[in-house]
Amino acid sequence: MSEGDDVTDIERVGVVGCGQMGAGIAEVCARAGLDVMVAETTGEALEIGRTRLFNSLSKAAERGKISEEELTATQDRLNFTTDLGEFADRDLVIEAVVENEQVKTEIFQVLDQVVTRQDAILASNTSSIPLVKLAVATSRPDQVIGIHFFNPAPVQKLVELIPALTTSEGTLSRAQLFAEKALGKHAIRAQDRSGFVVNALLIPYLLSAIRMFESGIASREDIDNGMEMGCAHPMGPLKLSDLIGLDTVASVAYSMYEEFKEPLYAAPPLLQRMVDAGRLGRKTGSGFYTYD
Ligand SMILES: CC(=O)CC(=O)SCCNC(=O)CCNC(=O)[C@H](O)C(C)(C)COP(=O)(O)OP(=O)(O)OC[C@H]1O[C@@H](n2cnc3c(N)ncnc32)[C@H](O)[C@@H]1OP(=O)(O)O
Repeated sequence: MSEGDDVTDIERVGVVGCGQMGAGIAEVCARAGLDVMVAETTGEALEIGRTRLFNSLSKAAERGKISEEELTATQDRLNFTTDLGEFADRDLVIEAVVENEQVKTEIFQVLDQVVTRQDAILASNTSSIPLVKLAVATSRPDQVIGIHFFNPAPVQKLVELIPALTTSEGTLSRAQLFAEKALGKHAIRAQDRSGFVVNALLIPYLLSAIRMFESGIASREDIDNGMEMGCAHPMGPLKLSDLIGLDTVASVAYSMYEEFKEPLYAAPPLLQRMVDAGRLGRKTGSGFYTYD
């Protein structure tokens, strides 16, 4: 390694989507001192996202994790737009929209048109959609990679790096430097197989807990207490499903089932019914539990 090889060259980041994950990723990047541009589809969605992000920053300040000066400086590093055209000068764009292949593909096609920097990295926070499909939707498949964060992004130390078959070694090492040096995360690498490392292990466990609840073997509280108190998990599987979002759990399970056709990845009917009912967990105020 020559001198400077361990310094990230990424200073301007774009985040597409300001939902739960997008807002968390934007917060992590802005707190790391990077210039961040966040995009949403409508002014209303942008306002909701901005409020979510600024509330989270204010909480961090209240808890003494950042000073009042850092709060102001971090807010100043965050810019918001409904126009992806403003991503022209970004060194790295992280797409963090719904787990829907068509929606993500269309965003990658647009990013390919609007991001003018020749060496920009186009990344997806997808949990399960094949990165190669997003890569080949662009004219620069060597610069597309998965950078997968965990919820809540400001808290969880891990990111998964997922190169597609087309991703260059240079893109992978720049993404790793970004994750580790700029953000201070721990990066693990996984092949482009649905679920990568963490969800390949986590999703079957969450689905098993939902099946257990659905079949009446135990109450939701006893299932969650079982794993919290029996195995020292920070939250039980039903609470965790509510945190991730039941629509996301179902979408990831669907992609994994499509890929492997293994029954352990098949979403139980109760999960699908709850998604159909709009009970998506914390973000809608009700899932396995209800929230204020
Ligand atoms: C589906 C996918 O593709 C990938 C995924 O995301 S899988 C999901 C991965 N996430 C998990 O497994 C979450 C497991 N749960 C946890 O880690 C913890 O329960 C939790 C961090 C969510 C909450 O922890 P807790 O101890 O119950 O609550 P709380 O005391 O409020 O928070 C603990 C710390 O996290 C911080 N925190 C909690 N939620 C936060 C948020 N949304 N944003 C920023 N910080 C947050 C708190 O400020 C607190 O920090 P300090 O201890 O430094 O003060």
